[in-house]
Amino acid sequence: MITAKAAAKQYRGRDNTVVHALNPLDLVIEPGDRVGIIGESGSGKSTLVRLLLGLETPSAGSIRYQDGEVSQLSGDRLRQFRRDVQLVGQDTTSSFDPLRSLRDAVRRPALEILGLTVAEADAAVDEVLASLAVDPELASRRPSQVSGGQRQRFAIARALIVSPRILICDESVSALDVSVQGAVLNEFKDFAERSGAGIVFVSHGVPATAFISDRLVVMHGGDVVEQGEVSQVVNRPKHPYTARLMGAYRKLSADESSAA
Ligand SMILES: Nc1ncnc2c1ncn2[C@@H]1O[C@H](COP(=O)(O)OP(=O)(O)OP(=O)(O)O)[C@@H](O)[C@H]1O
Repeated sequence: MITAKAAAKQYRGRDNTVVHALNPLDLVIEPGDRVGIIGESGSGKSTLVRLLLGLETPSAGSIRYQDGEVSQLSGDRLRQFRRDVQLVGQDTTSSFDPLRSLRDAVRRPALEILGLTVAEADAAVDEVLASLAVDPELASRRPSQVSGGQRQRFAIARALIVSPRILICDESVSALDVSVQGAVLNEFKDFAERSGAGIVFVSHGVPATAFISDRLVVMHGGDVVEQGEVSQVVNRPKHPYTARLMGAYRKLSADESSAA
């Protein structure tokens, strides 16, 4: 459904040097896939997300949605893309209008993308909030009047209300405390299982990414250094960078279980 073919992105650095943020990458994402993209800060993950969403144009290669180039979509096909592919980012505070209610934020895509009436959109808001076990009373508040975890659930509701076929989660649990992280990860999983949607889960954290994904793509310095099934990448990494990343993760897991 989304196909990256030799997609690459370069930026001009401060002193006019070329920054190779993403080296040519091939990736196919279908509904039902659960793909984890993992790598340390600066490895190119956010660049890839921006390309997948059509927010930036690749410097080389292509990113296609069905048979059209994502960054060139317009009209009905762009509307369909926005319905099919939704993002839950990390910084939910800045993605909400501080002066409007959370209900208003969740309702908006139902009005603008699905073309529902206000009454229909309100019913859809109530339904999606119930599916995420969110107290509907919170919806009348402004974004600053709820906790970070509650705000993140509204960001998820805003993405899920259009029933996307692919959900892109970019560091979407990283800012939450560990107990809330677990609940939100389960909500992503439930949604994918219920709807058959695909998830692209982008993070620098191994545990959350391994928990939610079937397939891992490991990035380092703008390159995909390894990809494969989660158990293979975690337990039998081939690339030295992956081995270091997974070694640190396994040590942490072992320390946690011996401390418990
Ligand atoms: N607009 C830009 N102009 C110049 N360089 C950029 C730009 N955006 C990203 N870069 C550079 O491209 C590289 C990859 O950045 P990117 O944000 O994709 O990494 P990341 O893995 O998402 O990191 P993080 O986890 O910290 O967000 C970095 O070296 C970054 O400094």
